[in-house]
Amino acid sequence: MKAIHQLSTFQNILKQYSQNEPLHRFLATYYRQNKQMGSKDRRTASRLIYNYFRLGKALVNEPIEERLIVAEFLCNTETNDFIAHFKPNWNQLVPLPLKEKINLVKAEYPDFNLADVFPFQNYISDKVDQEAFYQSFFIQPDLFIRMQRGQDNRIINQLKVADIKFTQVGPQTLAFTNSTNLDQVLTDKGIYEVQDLSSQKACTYFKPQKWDKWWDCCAASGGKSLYLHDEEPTVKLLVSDNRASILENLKERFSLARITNYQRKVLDLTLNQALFLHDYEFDGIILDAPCSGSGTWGRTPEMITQTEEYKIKFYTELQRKIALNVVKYLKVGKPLIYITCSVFKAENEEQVEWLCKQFNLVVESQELITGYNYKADTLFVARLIK
Ligand SMILES: C[S@@+](CC[C@H](N)C(=O)[O-])C[C@H]1O[C@@H](n2cnc3c(N)ncnc32)[C@H](O)[C@@H]1O
Repeated sequence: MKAIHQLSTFQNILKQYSQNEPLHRFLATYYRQNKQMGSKDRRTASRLIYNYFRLGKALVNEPIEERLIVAEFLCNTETNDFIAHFKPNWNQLVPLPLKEKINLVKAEYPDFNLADVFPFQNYISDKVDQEAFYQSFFIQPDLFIRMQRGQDNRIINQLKVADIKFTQVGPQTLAFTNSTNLDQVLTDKGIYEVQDLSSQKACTYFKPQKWDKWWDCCAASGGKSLYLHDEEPTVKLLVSDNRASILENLKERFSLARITNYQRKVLDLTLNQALFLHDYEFDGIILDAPCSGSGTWGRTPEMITQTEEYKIKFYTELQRKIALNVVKYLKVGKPLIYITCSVFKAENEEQVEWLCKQFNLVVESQELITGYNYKADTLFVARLIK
């Protein structure tokens, strides 16, 4: 009975979700409007709908309910009521390694093709191990935090006292399962930041010098700038974005981290901003560009089916327009840090080629940070010298 009820809630959510907003936002509204759902019901409903989207475009010709059962089988590592009810012969097999489970699915559904999970094969960077990448969609990414320098012992002690499970994956970095709620345990918000492990790795390319002037030109809520400041607090920072609301979030995060000495400005960088920027010159520019986000779809699997191919071209053009209004403010001999959270070569390697030609930059280093091997996002970073 329970499983039938879970299925009908899932069907209801899928029917109501118009797919033009992030799934997590839709679910928050849905749960507010369906107060009769307890926390366990909400957890199950979220699991089912997220797992369903994790299947991407695999088995698109099968009925929704069958696809959901396949998704549940592939995405879970422990048996559950839902699979036990709808597919009892698979229930005991749920803990098997993913590769074996994929073979079992193929045996029952000959049309199952792992590559259909991610329908953009032709666009993927050559550096991506496609099989590992597709398989990673069935595994929920971890939650990562970056501990402010000097605060690691304090944070780790608080977590141990509260009996929260974590893995230390770097001197400043801890990993948690995605459902971990840190808010009630780590109450001093300024001493750590939620930041994906690959994003933290990308930040190691900054290498700022004391008293440098840096510009984080697409700063959003400041994830990269917070890292930069933690690494070199003497850096003079300009942060900008075209969204005023997101810069308000940045302001709050900076204030929690007790960073007050910086400049913040709303700038649309598809436009020439010489009026404001004419006398600026930077020792480093972070261009964490608006992009398809395809390296982060393990966290937002609804995007796999919602994204259309024309969007890739849209983003590459936007990235170029922004670069044209940014690179001129970089001092000669200094780095442009170009970052995307995309796995597409048009946004990454090909964009680096274009940037080098257009602005006479030299590639010091570039890397596709393949987070799918360690339950993290996949990001691209290049350090380009003017
Ligand atoms: C990938 S996000 C940046 C993430 C951020 N650096 C961080 O670490 O949290 C890209 C940002 O570019 C901004 N953006 C998009 N179009 C822009 C434009 N025309 N001018 C300036 N910023 C833009 C978006 O608002 C978004 O916040």
